[in-house]
Amino acid sequence: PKSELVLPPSMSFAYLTVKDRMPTILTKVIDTIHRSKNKFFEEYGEEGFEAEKKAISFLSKLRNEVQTDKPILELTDGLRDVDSWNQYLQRHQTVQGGKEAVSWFKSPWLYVECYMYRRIQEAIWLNPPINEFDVFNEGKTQSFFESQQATIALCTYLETLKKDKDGLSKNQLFDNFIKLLQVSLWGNKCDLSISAGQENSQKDSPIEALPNLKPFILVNDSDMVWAALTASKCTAVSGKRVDIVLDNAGFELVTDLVLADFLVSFSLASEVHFHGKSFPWFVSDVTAKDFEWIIRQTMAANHMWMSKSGVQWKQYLKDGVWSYHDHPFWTQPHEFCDMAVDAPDLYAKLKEANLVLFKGDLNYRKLTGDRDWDFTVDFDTVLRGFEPSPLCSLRTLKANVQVGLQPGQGEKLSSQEPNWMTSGKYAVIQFHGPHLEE
Ligand SMILES: O=P(O)(O)OC[C@@]1(O)O[C@H](CO)[C@@H](O)[C@@H]1O
Ligand SMILES: [Mn+2]
Repeated sequence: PKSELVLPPSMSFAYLTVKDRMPTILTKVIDTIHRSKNKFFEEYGEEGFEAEKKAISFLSKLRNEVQTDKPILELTDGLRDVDSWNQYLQRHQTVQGGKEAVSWFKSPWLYVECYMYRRIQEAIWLNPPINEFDVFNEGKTQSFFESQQATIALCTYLETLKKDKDGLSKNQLFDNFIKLLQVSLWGNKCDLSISAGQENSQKDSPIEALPNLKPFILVNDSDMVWAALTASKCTAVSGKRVDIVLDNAGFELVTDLVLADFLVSFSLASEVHFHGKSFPWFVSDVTAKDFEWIIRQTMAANHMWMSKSGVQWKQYLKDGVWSYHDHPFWTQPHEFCDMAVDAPDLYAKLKEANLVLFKGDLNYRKLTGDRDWDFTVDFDTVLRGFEPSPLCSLRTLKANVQVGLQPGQGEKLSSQEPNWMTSGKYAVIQFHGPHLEE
């Protein structure tokens, strides 16, 4: 594995992200706040004006730090995770031997990218009365509104299955599980309508799109996920619990809710615990507000099966069949192999689950420590002891780390499509768990 100190080669994806994409994201955040100035004034009067100005000056300073490779600074906003972040910074200062400051271009991409989103939160939090403003809200709600057709298709599909509940054979149950697992996987591309590059029309139904997308799944451990879910030991009186570590709001969240509804409706799980972020993160990640908003929106939909789904989802939350959690660990920079030490309470929680699904690319980078592993290293190896429960990553590739491939598979892809690891076109369903006896 790459040591923490390796400087990113000049054109690495990490380098381009820090050099170009992160400043661009900060510029968009500044623009969003600027465009909300009148709203702040209407809501808060003069204080709103002042807060908007101060937040923008905070973020402009942050952008300058990124662009000129300034040292990473301690956090000062007094939020509950400040100590954890500042200890992490000290850890890196020690690793880097104190000769050079920990800075944007000299420290691990995973760390500085997470740190940027935490500094955005600091800039907002320190400027009441706009300290609850979600700078990413627009994009998340837009993704939901743009995916209405696909959402209706999914809710209709699920309703049809439920109508025939008792008539479903074990094989049909398996087939539908596989389909909805893949719908949730591709939801991570945030846009299922991309029909895998083939020149056919935009599909309304995400289910119909699946056959076209299948060839782009590089690792498919679906059958092991099914085995973990249906293993007899899970039918203990306490029932089975599936945890979903969420990624993006909008359409991806719809696909996760539909999958969770399927699991409960067909008694594949008696409880689903959702894990979201405690503040706006990586532009599109789910916060509690996003979670509640999408349930409310679905309930209020003027399509019968969509609103029926929303009402059902609300009921699951009320009955405790579904629950939403947002532990601070998910918005810290730690690799998941650190969780047992840095967030033992969360690790203990995940151990209670029979299966944990990790959505998306950032979670994959944290599962693997974002190291420069060879493509053929086992997924089990890169987890480095992180195994609270049988787990599965549902990830579309958007960063240059990938393990568990067959010999030659990665090299072949690199020769055919140089950006196969970052285009979001390829995906994995990658499982790790105790090898169940057949
Ligand atoms: O976790 P997600 O939403 O699938 O992707 C997170 C992401 O957009 O952010 C990082 C690059 O900025 C990469 O990990 C990835 O591209
Ligand atoms: Mn995300």
